[in-house]
Amino acid sequence: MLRMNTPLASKHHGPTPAAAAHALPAGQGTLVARAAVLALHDELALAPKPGLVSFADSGSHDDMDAQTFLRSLMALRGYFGAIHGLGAQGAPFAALERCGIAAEATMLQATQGINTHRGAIFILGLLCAAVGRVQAHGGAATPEAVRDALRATWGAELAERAQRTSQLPGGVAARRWGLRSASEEAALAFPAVFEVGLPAWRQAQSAGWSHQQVQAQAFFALLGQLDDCNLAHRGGLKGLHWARAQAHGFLAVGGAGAPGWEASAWALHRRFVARRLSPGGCADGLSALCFLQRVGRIA
Ligand SMILES: CC(C)(COP(=O)(O)OP(=O)(O)OC[C@H]1O[C@@H](n2cnc3c(N)ncnc32)[C@H](O[C@H]2O[C@H](COP(=O)(O)OP(=O)(O)OP(=O)(O)O)[C@@H](O)[C@H]2O)[C@@H]1O)[C@@H](O)C(=O)NCCC(=O)NCCS
Ligand SMILES: Nc1ncnc2[nH]cnc12
Repeated sequence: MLRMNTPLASKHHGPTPAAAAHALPAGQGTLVARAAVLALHDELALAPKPGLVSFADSGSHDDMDAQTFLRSLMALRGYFGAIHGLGAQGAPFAALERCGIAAEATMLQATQGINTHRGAIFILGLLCAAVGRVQAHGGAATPEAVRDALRATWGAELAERAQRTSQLPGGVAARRWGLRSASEEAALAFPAVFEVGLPAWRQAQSAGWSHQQVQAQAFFALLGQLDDCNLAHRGGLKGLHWARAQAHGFLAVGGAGAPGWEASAWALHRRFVARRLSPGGCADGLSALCFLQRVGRIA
């Protein structure tokens, strides 16, 4: 069941690590890690995607391209398997965080210091852990079950973490303009992903749209709503509001279901690049949706 913006509240709980680990079928972690890596690839491959890197071009970025992202996502495979295992054991958030910090170091080594996937390490890492938790209890990893497990297992710790003062660019931008930071999104169990992106994805899918259209529609829905701190970091509040207005305009005339939508989205891409705007938080939200879709197919 989806709840509107309910803060995560319950305390860390669950079976003992050993008992939960036994409940997981062999190879489950490998499948989930593969789903996470493929989801990062899905996100990279989607084009047009305003301001962002794809195989077509580097968008608003002059320090990275699709090859940088490929190196990064390949390097993260071990991380996703490891955090899934920790999740299955019901490990405390501090253990997940250590695993995430090590993954950031792995990413930076693979990209020679470029931040490709810091946000994705956080959101996809938490989702892998939540999937592990669901599977350890013998459940199916539906989006609703994954969200509930995230809330129930690490809710209180994520809410506590969101109180810390971040010195990273996104956290600084969130504080300066009163936006909801990545950490706050996590403390609410990612409402933009589950309450905005997921319904848009499902609606487009039921309408029989192509996979590219479904992904693009979900991406633009996120762009219209998420407090994307990368947009604010680069373009201030004005940049964030401008980007949102472009998304609303695109969706109002039929979104990715309208005739000629691709040409409109490419035109928007060029306008984002001219302003050097990059919605990195929305890119991470799209990866999360691609992951949920892929992981839902694993028995
Ligand atoms: C837990 C963190 C994610 C906390 O992040 P914080 O908010 O403190 O600051 P940032 O790391 O700067 O920003 C968060 C990243 O999350 C994405 N994001 C932005 N807005 C949101 C949002 N509202 N909700 C969810 N996610 C959001 C975004 O990531 C993507 O963009 C990055 C690329 O940006 P780019 O502009 O190219 O690169 P920069 O070098 O940052 O700037 P330029 O100079 O080039 O302009 C890319 O990473 C995408 O994934 C935000 O970047 C986490 O970062 C954190 O706390 N890390 C510390 C270590 C840790 O604890 N890690 C383990 C956690 S389990
Ligand atoms: N494709 C992409 N381009 C730029 N920043 C990103 N952050 C995550 N994915 C991204």
